[in-house]
Amino acid sequence: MGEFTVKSTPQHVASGDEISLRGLLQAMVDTRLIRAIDAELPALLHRMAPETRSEVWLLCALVSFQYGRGHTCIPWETFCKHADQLLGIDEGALARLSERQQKAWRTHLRALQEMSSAALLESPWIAASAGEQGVVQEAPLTWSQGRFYLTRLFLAERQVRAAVTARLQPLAFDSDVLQAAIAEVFEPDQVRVQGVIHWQSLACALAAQRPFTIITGGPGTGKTTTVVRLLAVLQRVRAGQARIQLAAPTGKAAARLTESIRDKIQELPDGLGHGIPAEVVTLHKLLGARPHRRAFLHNRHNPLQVDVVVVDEASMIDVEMMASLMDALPPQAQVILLGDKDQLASVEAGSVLGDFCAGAERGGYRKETLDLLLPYTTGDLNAFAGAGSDYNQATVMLRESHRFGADSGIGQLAGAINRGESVQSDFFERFADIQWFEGTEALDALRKLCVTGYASYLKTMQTGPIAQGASDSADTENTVQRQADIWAKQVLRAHRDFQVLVALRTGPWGISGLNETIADWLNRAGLIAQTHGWYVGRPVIVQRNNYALKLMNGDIGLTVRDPISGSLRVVFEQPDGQIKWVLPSRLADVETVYALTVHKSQGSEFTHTVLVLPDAMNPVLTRELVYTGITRASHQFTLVTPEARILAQAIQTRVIRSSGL
Ligand SMILES: Nc1ncnc2c1ncn2[C@@H]1O[C@H](COP(=O)(O)OP(=O)(O)OP(=O)(O)O)[C@@H](O)[C@H]1O
Repeated sequence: MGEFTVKSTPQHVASGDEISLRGLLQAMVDTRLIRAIDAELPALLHRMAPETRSEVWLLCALVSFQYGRGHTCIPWETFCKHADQLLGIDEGALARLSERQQKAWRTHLRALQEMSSAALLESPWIAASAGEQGVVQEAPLTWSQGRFYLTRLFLAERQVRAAVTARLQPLAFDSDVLQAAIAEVFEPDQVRVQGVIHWQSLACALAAQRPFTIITGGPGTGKTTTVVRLLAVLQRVRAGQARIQLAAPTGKAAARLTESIRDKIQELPDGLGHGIPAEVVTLHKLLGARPHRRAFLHNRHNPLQVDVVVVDEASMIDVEMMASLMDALPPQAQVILLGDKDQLASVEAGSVLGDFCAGAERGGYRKETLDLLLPYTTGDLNAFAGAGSDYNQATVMLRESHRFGADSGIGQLAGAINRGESVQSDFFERFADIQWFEGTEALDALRKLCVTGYASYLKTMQTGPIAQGASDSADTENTVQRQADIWAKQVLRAHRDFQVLVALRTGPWGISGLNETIADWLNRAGLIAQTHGWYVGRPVIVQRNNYALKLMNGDIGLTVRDPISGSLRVVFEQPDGQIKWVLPSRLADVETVYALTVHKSQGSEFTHTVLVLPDAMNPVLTRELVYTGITRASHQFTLVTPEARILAQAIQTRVIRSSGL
């Protein structure tokens, strides 16, 4: 907190044994209970508009703190009754403060809880929202529908709501034309089984008729398959004229989807792939992100030239990104979101897909939605009728996994965890594709897994490119580069065979500890020559968007010896499949990634995924985290837990994010 002169300080000043609020907030920053910005924000606002009530200072710090934890707002009633639970600052966490500081926290918190919202609204820092349309007063905090927001977040939520509401009216369609188009892309014997609801074709039917649709489903339920067929349907009913854009929140997800969409287009009946783009771009690229600028190039004043936008891996979209996307779309553009609602939400604030999909299992279809669906199924939709939210009317949930059948441990385990069932070791013994190492055997098992698992790409790397003949020198140069690219791609693909995922950043079972430990194991096994600095085989993850190099936060590259120059390079696969060769010295914000956080793994898939949970409970260990970790595995999943009980505790802990969507 910088030095400054204040006209007046909060009423609650240190006197005798008491601790001032500012002193307390600083102590909470020092003990990492809150972020420095949370304590600085009220001090900064005070300079611009003096506020003397300590309760408002605390409220401001806590709204900021909750934003940092992914919540868009503080629901006031819940806060007044269950602040500890809402904030996650319980007795255990408070133990980091001295007894006097803990007492001061309790006193300040109680004083805030006892304030009425009306009294808080007297502060120059807080404006009451003027509803869904009205102009928001220029105050840093907003009060709306019983919640306190940072105004920026309130505006983002309001914009998302407004854009979705504006897209609730169905589009006019000739149902015969739509039915014919759907029949063309789906195998008729699948869709028309009497009395069976074929959710994939219903998703197409709903999405073709609605300007805004959500298609959600677990791993392998056919989201990508469905969306490619849907796009073929849309082109059919729009005479091939629809301008379609495909996007994903991260570069990794965009790259993976580009690959699977290309395959799925090939599977379409002849001629139906026309007009479906094969490239998936990042949302940042779609919206026109610019270096050092918060605002995107595209917005309501400079909208995207599109008719249909599909965003996959939508669980990773935060509320501000969603608002920016909706702002950049022309009013008539159709929006289709795809994603698994049960996965972890974005690291940033909001859980847009989760909020949209609340109640999606039940369907909750009102009559007007049933009317849109019934012509397209012979199944009985009565069980899915109801009085669901507006979002429910725009949502179809795919319910059958085509990748993981009844004999798949990965599918069964993901389902059980999702339902909150307690899973014991005998569960793992029933299936060949899942295993669990726990307790004292955990560390040694992990070592063996890593040495075998990471040997795959490290050995592919050692073979080097395969030389093929070329006719002249220019041709030779191109051929050598092409061979190097093919080899780099093989190495990068082999790297996806195996990945260790962790929950935490710090500690021996977090990123920092395990990266060192695994490097040491691989070094001892003779697979890498050194464990620090740049060396052949070092996998790295980009930590911050690098617009100059066109590398995005979360991109993973591998350090190889460039077969042409003989020096070290880091290779990355771009979303369009091209290989980028980067000098290590140009990569400032990267970190070794033998262990990857589950958060950063979203949108990626690995043949064999190993999820390592730490030996003590931590607030980030949740059901959603475990589920997301398991569903990154395509063929083999291994759980490693030095403390078996942590799994059960994590499954019982849910991510609940406050939002007003
Ligand atoms: N109706 C279907 N009948 C048979 N196989 C299907 C059907 N739909 C999808 N599949 C197959 O199931 C597998 C998973 O499909 P897809 O990749 O579309 O699912 P997804 O939900 O996008 O998966 P994820 O997001 O987990 O990668 C693919 O091999 C696909 O060909």
